[in-house]
Amino acid sequence: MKTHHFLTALSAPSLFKSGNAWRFPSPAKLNLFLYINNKRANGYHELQTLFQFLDYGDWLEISLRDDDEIQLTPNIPNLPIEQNLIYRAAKALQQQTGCKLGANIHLDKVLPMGGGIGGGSSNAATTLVALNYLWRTQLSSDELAEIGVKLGADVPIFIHGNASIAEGVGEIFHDCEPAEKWYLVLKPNISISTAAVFSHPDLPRNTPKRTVEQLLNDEYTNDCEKVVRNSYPEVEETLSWLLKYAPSRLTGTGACVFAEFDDEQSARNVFDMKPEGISGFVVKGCNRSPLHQWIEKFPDSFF
Ligand SMILES: C[C@@](CO)(OP(=O)(O)O)[C@H](O)COP(=O)(O)OP(=O)(O)OC[C@H]1O[C@@H](n2ccc(N)nc2=O)[C@H](O)[C@@H]1O
Ligand SMILES: Nc1ncnc2c1ncn2[C@@H]1O[C@H](COP(=O)(O)OP(=O)(O)O)[C@@H](O)[C@H]1O
Repeated sequence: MKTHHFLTALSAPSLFKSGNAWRFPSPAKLNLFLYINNKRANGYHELQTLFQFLDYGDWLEISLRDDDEIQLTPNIPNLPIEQNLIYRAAKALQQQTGCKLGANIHLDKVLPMGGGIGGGSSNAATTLVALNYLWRTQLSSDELAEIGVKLGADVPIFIHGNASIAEGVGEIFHDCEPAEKWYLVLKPNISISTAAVFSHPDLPRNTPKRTVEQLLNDEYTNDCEKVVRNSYPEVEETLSWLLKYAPSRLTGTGACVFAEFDDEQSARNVFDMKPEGISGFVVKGCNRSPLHQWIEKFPDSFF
């Protein structure tokens, strides 16, 4: 059984290993809300954002090597291996720990890139967590997150593994338990650069900071949404269409948008009507990352 919905696979533990290769999920995330509180002197923006994981994503299949080579297959078009976050994460872990082992890594990719659902960051986090286990390098999850944050702002949340409100530039986490809704996620046919959105002159940058309790009880919105809707007609069209059926928002800096539902069937009914040429998937939110649910079933401890 091969599925990119991980929690179904969790009931078949034989999937932990296939031949010599260990298998690890690399889930997506949504930003259920995202507020920009401030712009720091170094150009980075201070955020308050609610991360929840999705029961959907890529698989990494990893086998060990006796030499220190990192092999990655298949090639992602237009992305040299040295720039792939999986390769960079593996190299950074070797460098940090002095480990002399290597790995052959196969990436089974389904998550759209540049979509605001964190695929690249999640791949990096899964690589760090999995190799730290397979190489027995024994770093703590905080030490892994320290390596991860240098690769991308969202890597630490995927190592942390609990739905959280992140603050600062994403380094402070407050665990929380938002409703685990069903989502229809749609990807308009464009890729959006995070840097381009953060440098847009019309972006609101001074939303007042709120307490965790206030944030969870107020309406959820995304401060990037207006600028992205105005700049990318594809996002505007897709979001306007979704809003006819359910409460819907942008995730991260886009391009993906999501609508929320109380049950799977309602999400599937709207999925079945989606405009042609727009890809998407129906998925459940998870407050515990599927990666962590997966490794908790392994016989020995990961961190
Ligand atoms: C804002 C989020 C929310 O999840 O957007 P998405 O990427 O998921 O859409 C992420 O934290 C993004 O993470 P990531 O995509 O890794 O961003 P980075 O590579 O660290 O930063 C890309 C660029 O965006 C800007 N940037 C990013 C994060 C931040 N808090 N303030 C910023 O100003 C900076 O100009 C930076 O050079
Ligand atoms: N393993 C990887 N998977 C996806 N993207 C990667 C990977 N390694 C590097 N990247 C680069 O990171 C960029 C952002 O990827 P991703 O995390 O999927 O999007 P986002 O941050 O918008 O959610 C991609 O456009 C790609 O250039």
